[in-house]
Amino acid sequence: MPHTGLRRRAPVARVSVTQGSSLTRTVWQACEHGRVDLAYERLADRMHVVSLPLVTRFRGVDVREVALFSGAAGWGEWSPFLEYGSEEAARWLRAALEDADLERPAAVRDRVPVNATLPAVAPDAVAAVLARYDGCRTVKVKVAEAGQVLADDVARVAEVRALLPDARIRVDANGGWGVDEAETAVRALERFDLEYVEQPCATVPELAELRTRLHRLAIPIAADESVRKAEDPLLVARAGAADVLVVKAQPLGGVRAALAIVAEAGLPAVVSSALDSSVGLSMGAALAGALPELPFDCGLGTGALLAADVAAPLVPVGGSIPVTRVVPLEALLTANAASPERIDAWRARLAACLPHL
Ligand SMILES: O=C(O)CCC(=O)c1ccccc1C(=O)O
Ligand SMILES: [Mg+2]
Repeated sequence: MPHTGLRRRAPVARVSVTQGSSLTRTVWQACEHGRVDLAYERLADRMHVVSLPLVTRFRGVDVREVALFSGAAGWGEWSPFLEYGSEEAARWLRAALEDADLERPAAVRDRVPVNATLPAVAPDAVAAVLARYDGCRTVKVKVAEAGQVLADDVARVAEVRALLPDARIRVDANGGWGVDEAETAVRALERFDLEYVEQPCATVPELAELRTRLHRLAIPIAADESVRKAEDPLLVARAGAADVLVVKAQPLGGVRAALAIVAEAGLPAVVSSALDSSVGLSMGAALAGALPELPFDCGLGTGALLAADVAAPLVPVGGSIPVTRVVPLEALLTANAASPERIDAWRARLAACLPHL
């Protein structure tokens, strides 16, 4: 694990934080002062819903539905997964409206190095997926997929290591392992030299227990769902249950909220996408661009998994993406427009989320 420099990092000290930082509140007060218009009719009018096919199945879907809002500052993406309820989806909506209506925080870099994201495909499909990520030196491999076994994960990671002997390899289990299973899996995958293991187990106590057990292996743990789906996104840091935070702008309620969480957590952060269109990826790039420190390649290369997009795709070139606004092309919004039934479904979703803002 030569790349992360995390071995010597002491476990995070207790950080005292209250739910919802003052920074987040300050930003969201912009709504109350009329800078973000929350009237349903006007929001529905400026919402464009598209349906973007994927090049390979990911998270159990072949098509990604995404809603986009135009606003005073640019375009914002609202793309909570279809199974999410209104309360959770409302946080994603906050992020979209903030990004559309308010200027983005100042960036300290103009490009963001990104990782290749490899879905849980068979070994013989690995090379073709990786070929879509130009110049990426880091690969995140999905593991612990439902319906697969550890041998599938080992074969997939082995194939990546064989193809890219110098790559940094991280794995993401999306909370799919219990503690014992995770320990067994990490020991089986360790020989491929892992940068870190992302969300190996579902809960914070499990992550903490695994972290203790993995200490001797010196493989860091990154928390993703324990940040973005948690009632308190800082709990995992306070509990000393992770070495790295994965932060996503939409689920955390926006770029500013995510910046505040990283600052308060005091852990290194990796910015990642939620399989966004290029508009959402540009919001992720704005977050990554504004972070004072960016020690890891970010999971913002997923534009390469889309077979269609709303603009010239924000895909990795030379292993990085630019920090820039993305403006959808009218022709692509039209060509990829969702069906009238699906647009109605997203309008209903919008109406259901507004009371939760
Ligand atoms: O982090 C990456 O490499 C890409 C983004 C990614 O993996 C992802 C995309 C959509 C939903 C969940 C996840 C995840 O990190 O678990
Ligand atoms: Mg993840």
